[in-house]
Amino acid sequence: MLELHGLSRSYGEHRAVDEVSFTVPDGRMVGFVGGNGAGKTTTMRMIMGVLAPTAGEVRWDGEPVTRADRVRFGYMPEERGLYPKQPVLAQLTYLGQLHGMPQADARQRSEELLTRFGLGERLTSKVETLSLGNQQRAQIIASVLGDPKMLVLDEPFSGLDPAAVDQMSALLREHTANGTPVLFSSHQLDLVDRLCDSIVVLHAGRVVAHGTSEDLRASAPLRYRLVTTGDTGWVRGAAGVQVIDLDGPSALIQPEDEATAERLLADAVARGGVREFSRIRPTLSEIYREVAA
Ligand SMILES: Nc1ncnc2c1ncn2[C@@H]1O[C@H](COP(=O)(O)OP(=O)(O)OP(=O)(O)O)[C@@H](O)[C@H]1O
Repeated sequence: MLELHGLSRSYGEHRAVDEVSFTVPDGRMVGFVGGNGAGKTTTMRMIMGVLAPTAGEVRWDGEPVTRADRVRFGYMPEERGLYPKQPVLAQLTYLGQLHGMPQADARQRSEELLTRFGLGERLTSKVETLSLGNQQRAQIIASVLGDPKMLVLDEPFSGLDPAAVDQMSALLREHTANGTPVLFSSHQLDLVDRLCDSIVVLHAGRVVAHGTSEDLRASAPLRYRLVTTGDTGWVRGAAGVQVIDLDGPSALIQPEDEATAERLLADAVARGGVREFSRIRPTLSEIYREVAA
C-alpha cells in the first residue's frame, strides 16, 4: 500500500502541492484527476523521488519509501522516456533488464506485450517512426515490465484510441488482480469513473474530494427531474425546493431532503399527470466541476 501524508511542494512562493494525503491500497486502481496545473505531475514525481517534497512523506507498506522500493515501482513519467532513435523491442528488452529481468525473459515478455497490443509487426521499428498512440502503447508496456510492485502512471491513456484504452485497462486490471496498487492521472473523467476503484480530485494543489465514485455521488446535491402533463411552473413556489431549470412541463429541482422530494411528488400527482420523477445521478464531470468551483 502506498500512503501520502501531508505531501507539499513549493516553487518559490507558489505552493504547487499543498498537504496532499491519500492512500493507494493493494489491488486498487486509484484515479488522480484535476485541472491543468492542479499538481498531479508534481505529486507523482514526489512519489517516485524525482522531486523532493517541501514537507510531508511518502510511505510504502507502512514505512518511509526507500530507493530500493522505488526501483520496483513501474513509472510512466509525463515527459515519457523512450529514445526515439532506438528500435522498440530492443529498447523495451533493455528497460526490462534494468528492472532486473534476465535478457531472454525481458525480450520474450516485451515481444508478447507488443504483439498483444498490435505492434507485433513493428518490433524492429524505431520509436520515432511509430504513431503517437503506438508510442504511448510502448510507453505503458515499458512501465509494467519486471513485475512492478506499484504502478504510477502520468496520463497513460492520453492519445489512445478506444480499442487501446480497453486493452490497456485490461492490462492494468491484471496488475491490480495480483494485488498491485495502481495510481494514474487522467483528464478523461468518464474513463476514470468506469475504471477506478476510487478517485482523488486535486484542485490548486489540494485534495478537494476523495472516495469511490458512489461516495462522491452521495455527497453531491439531491436532484430530481419532474415532468408533468401540464405546466410545471408551480414548483417555483414549493417549500424547500430549489429550481435549477424549468422548461414547460419539465423541471430540474433540488429538494432539501428526501421527505421534501416525496411531498413534491404527491403534490404533482394531486395536480394531474406525472410523466417522470427520477433521481438525477451526476456524472463525474459534474461532480468535478462542483468540487473544483
Ligand atoms: N519546475 C517548475 N517550476 C516552477 N513551477 C512549476 C514547475 N513544475 C510545475 N510547476 C507549477 O506547479 C503547478 C502544478 O503543476 P503540475 O505539472 O504538477 O500540474 P498537473 O496537475 O500535472 O497539470 P497538467 O494536467 O496540466 O499536466 C503548476 O502551477 C505549475 O506551473
